[in-house]
Amino acid sequence: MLAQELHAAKDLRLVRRSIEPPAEDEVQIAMRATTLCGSDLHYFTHFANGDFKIKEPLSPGHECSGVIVAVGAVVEKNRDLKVGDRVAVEVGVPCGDCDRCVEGTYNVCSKLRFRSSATVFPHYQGTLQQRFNHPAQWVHKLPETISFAEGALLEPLAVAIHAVRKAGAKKGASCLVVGAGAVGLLCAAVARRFGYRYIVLADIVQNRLDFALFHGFADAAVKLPVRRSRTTEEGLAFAKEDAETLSQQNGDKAFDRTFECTGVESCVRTSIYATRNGGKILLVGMGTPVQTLPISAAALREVDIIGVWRYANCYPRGIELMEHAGRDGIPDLKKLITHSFQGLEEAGAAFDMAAKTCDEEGRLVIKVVLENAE
Ligand SMILES: NC(=O)c1ccc[n+]([C@@H]2O[C@H](COP(=O)([O-])OP(=O)(O)OC[C@H]3O[C@@H](n4cnc5c(N)ncnc54)[C@H](O)[C@@H]3O)[C@@H](O)[C@H]2O)c1
Ligand SMILES: OC[C@H](O)C(O)[C@@H](O)CO
Repeated sequence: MLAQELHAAKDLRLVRRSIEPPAEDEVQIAMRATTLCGSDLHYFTHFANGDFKIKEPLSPGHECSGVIVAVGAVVEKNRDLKVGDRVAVEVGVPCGDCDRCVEGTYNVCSKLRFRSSATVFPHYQGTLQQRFNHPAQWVHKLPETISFAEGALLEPLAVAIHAVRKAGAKKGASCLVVGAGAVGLLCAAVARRFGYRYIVLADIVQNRLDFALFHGFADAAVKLPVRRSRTTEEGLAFAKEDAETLSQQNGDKAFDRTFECTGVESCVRTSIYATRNGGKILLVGMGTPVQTLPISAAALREVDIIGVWRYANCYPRGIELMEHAGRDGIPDLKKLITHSFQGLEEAGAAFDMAAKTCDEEGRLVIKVVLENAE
């Protein structure tokens, strides 16, 4: 079978691989759709994602759906999954034995293997393959009403659900979402579904904000200036100023919850100042690993800064949400898939598109999907 493999930065090769039949607790999946994520793009462009460097050829892709084409003996006996089922793939496979797995927070299992990520070695190959075997426990049946592309989008949606669950706000809360990329927009959509009253989005790119407002992802949008500070003091002053501008959109009040979805240091600073006393900040974005932050402006006002790492037990809720997208107060999530490429051989072109803010015709690029018929 065919697979896309990264051998160096921008050196993507279509290779042939052999595939074994699935083990007794596995299913074999024919990949139908993979949406590309910023981390895939980082690996494609730099052969690394922050501190994680690729050590051997790696197939990118971890936002994936497909069709079951073979099942292992135990799976066959249990009859939960069968050949022909359409499924979304939860691509992180935890150890199942450690304390974190037992308590259900398997997303922070230290032995978790995550497809397409160079965090573990040997790497766990990503989903830009015609077929792959995966533990049956970590696939989720898709209803007919959810397309393969939407099925792939369940992965970043799971991140957003996890973040909003951790935020634990009461109905009627206000929230700020910094960063109107796919993850920020999904956080806004989930926040809306979970009963937030007022959602403000911030970004430095106007057309992302226009898109968000047009499709009902937010109640208000603020274009932040691109800040270049020469000193920490100046950077903190900018952050206070930006926080004030943002609070003006919330009746001059700081926000109950802030979802930081850029990872950019200046945005984390702004998030601290923009969150009310006793509020919470969810750090979803992954940016510079070491940052200079006004920590006492958080601690002395009991603003909790909460880490968010992937998701645990979020796919079932994601499927429910996806089924209602476009109605019941949930924005139409499939609008996030702005560009589609057909066939594994188009992966390079798909990555080139994912690297752009707008395509040649000036249309916004948010999520790029690579679909594969066989
Ligand atoms: N914690 C997790 O488990 C997890 C999972 C998935 C993604 N992520 C991270 O979430 C972040 C968002 O992912 P995405 O796919 O939406 O990325 P993206 O690149 O599509 O979106 C980022 C957005 O932030 C905006 N932005 C950049 N600099 C800004 C600034 N200074 N001020 C305001 N806005 C700014 C960009 O214009 C863009 O719209 C990334 O850092 C990604 O690595 C984290
Ligand atoms: O949703 C999962 C994330 O996209 C990945 O963990 C990635 O961003 C980090 O390698």
